[in-house]
Amino acid sequence: MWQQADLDDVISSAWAVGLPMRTRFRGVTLREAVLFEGPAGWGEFAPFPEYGSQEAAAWLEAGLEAAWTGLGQPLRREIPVNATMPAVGPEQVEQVLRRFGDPETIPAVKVKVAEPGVDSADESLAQDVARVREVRRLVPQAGLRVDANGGWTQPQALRALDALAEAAGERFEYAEQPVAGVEPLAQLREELDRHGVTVAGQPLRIAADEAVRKAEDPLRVARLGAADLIVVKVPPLGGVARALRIVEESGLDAVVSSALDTSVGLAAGLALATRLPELPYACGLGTAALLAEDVVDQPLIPAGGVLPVPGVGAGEGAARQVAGKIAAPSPSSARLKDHRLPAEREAWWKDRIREAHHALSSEDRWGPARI
Ligand SMILES: O=C(O)CCC(=O)C1=CC=C[C@@H](O)[C@@H]1C(=O)O
Ligand SMILES: [Mg+2]
Repeated sequence: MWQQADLDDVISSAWAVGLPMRTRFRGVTLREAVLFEGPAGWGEFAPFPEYGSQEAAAWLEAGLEAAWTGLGQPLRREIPVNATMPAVGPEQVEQVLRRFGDPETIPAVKVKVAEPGVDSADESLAQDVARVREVRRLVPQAGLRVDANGGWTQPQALRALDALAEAAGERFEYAEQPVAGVEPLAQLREELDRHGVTVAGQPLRIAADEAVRKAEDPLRVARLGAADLIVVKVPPLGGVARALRIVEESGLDAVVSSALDTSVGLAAGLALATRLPELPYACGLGTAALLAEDVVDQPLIPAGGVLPVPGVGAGEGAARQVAGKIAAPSPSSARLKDHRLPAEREAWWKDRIREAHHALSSEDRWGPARI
């Protein structure tokens, strides 16, 4: 529980770093994060700069869980991970794919679509289709998914998903947050059905991301039947334990995804993935491959389509048994120093921690109805 952590201890062990991205992703070119150490290991606090203190409080809760409570016991030793394709032109697709290991071993690719700032909806869709086609050409064995981050209107989503289902073919797994909100997702599912947008004869599956992680009530999606599956991210959901409960109560399939974390934060995502009873999809936890620098000497970059769960070894005797506790890798002090943010910016981050901590302490954040 986050109450075990003393705010002064958190602040005094905290390092604020800025890690350059290889490719711009969700508008980010320098990923900023705070790392701190507690009795159970290292934790991370990296809410995007535009988030307010209520939203940031969940991220702090997750970081404190990792550092003060620990990440728990594993069920699996390694996790299949998808490649994540930013909104790049087709000429860059191959180079990005290669960062996620041998392309032949990649189990799935998530392709960003509906990138903000493109001149027209027609132009945007043409670029998305070209990106998806190129991914399919290069990794025909991989599952494909698209993520629009709620960037389409209802009619745009219908049109785009029809075209993208055609471009992606039979291995199209799902569309993530095609429109914003919960009700609009539910409506879109009905519309897609009515218009017969299918994959291998089945209705195209819809995943909810922002509709879970930014919602007051993360279970509304499930209650309204707004999605076939949910994307779960440890930091915005307030930690591994809470994310596990949300998945269980939703009764839906879940895909664990990163929040563009450093390798320290990714360990918590791997903890969630290894603790889920079912893991029907490859997880979006390969994003250290999008960072040009990391805080640990051996970043969690996928190889052979999987990531190992850090700290977990083979059990003695039974070869298939997993043993040990999940442990985030420790940052190297040289890397923390190399990437440390200027003093003024670090002070800004420490203030954010204080504000997020205040938000955590001053509110009964997750009442029984909200988990
Ligand atoms: O799911 C993945 O493959 C990688 C993670 C990812 O796409 C995201 C991480 C962080 C911020 C988000 O904009 C984005 C997402 O929307 O899922
Ligand atoms: Mg998403």
